[in-house]
Amino acid sequence: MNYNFYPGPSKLYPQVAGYFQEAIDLGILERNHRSDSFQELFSTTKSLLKSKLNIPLDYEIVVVSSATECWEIIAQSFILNKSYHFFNGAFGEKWWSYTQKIHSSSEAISFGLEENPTLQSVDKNAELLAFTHNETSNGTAILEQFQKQLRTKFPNSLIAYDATSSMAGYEFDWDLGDIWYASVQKCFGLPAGLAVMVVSPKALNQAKEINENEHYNSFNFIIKNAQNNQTHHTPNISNVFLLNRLMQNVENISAIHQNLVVRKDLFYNEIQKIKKLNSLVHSNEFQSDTVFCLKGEVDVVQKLKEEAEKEGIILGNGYGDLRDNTFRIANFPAIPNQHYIDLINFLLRFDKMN
Ligand SMILES: O=C(O)C(=O)[C@H](O)COP(=O)(O)O
Ligand SMILES: N[C@@H](CCC(=O)O)C(=O)O
Repeated sequence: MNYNFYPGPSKLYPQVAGYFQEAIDLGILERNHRSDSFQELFSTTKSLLKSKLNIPLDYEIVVVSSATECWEIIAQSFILNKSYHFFNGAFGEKWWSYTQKIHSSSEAISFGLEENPTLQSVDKNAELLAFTHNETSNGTAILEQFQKQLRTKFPNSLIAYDATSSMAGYEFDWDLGDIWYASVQKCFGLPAGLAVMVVSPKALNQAKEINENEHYNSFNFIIKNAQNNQTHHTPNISNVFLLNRLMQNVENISAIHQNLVVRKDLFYNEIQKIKKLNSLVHSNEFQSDTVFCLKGEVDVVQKLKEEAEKEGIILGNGYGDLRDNTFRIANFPAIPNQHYIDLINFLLRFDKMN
């Protein structure tokens, strides 16, 4: 059997092959992206996303090519002078460092793996506060309780969440953020090459006021196209189609998230029995529901990955500074429940035999 727990690109939903064939049969992949057929496809895809992910009706949805592009779009179009970036891992830090190339005074505020970000030094009228909702590199997530406090404390600021490895897995309270984005090769269980950006009316206004129009992907240009159910460049039509069919067929996000939490609890309970591995993050509340990060001696992690590969199990490598002494396991919706039971059994076996 093939098991894939890599946190991106990750396991595809098994229906993807059929959806792809359907796209070819319908001829949509050969149609111009300003045609009625594409506009209809994009419009229904946005409605389906809103209904399955419980996105507020007054939020806008645009599609771009990747989460990395979203870092650039936000820096270009939503920030006039400076933003504040809070991070405890590699992807949050990268977002800050790309932003800094455009706005050199943007600030970085790092925090520990098992703590909430610190807000003391932040200007109460900050333009934009940037958080990585789910840090794929270390398997931590921002607490919803913290998100609520943040919204109350900074009523005038835009709040942006990198939800690359949590959107379509977590049930969000969308009102707690103004810009949320993700690429589809994670919890959406689709091939890479498309990102979804969800934007509040407040963020739309801020982009309008800043009025940045210097780039092909200036947000004001993107949104003008999206409001006509078009895109600013020729989009990844196949991925838009796959997203459409997927959203027609998946359960509501509330049920999807609940199942991921059940799997997470089962996983961490069983992992406690393993002597050679520990969770990188100990406190359940800071552990991500969608990416698990386990730690061990470098040689143990290496051997484990080799043994796993022999059994047809792909584990996620550690990322950045954590590359050698950790590995990651995606808890994404497209992966069947049975695969976690098989994975746990493999890990218990490995622990006994080594
Ligand atoms: O987890 C993450 O975050 C990532 O893997 C990347 O930032 C994904 O971004 P794109 O490759 O879609 O730009
Ligand atoms: N997109 C990631 C890889 C995904 C991951 O390992 O989390 C990168 O830039 O390297």
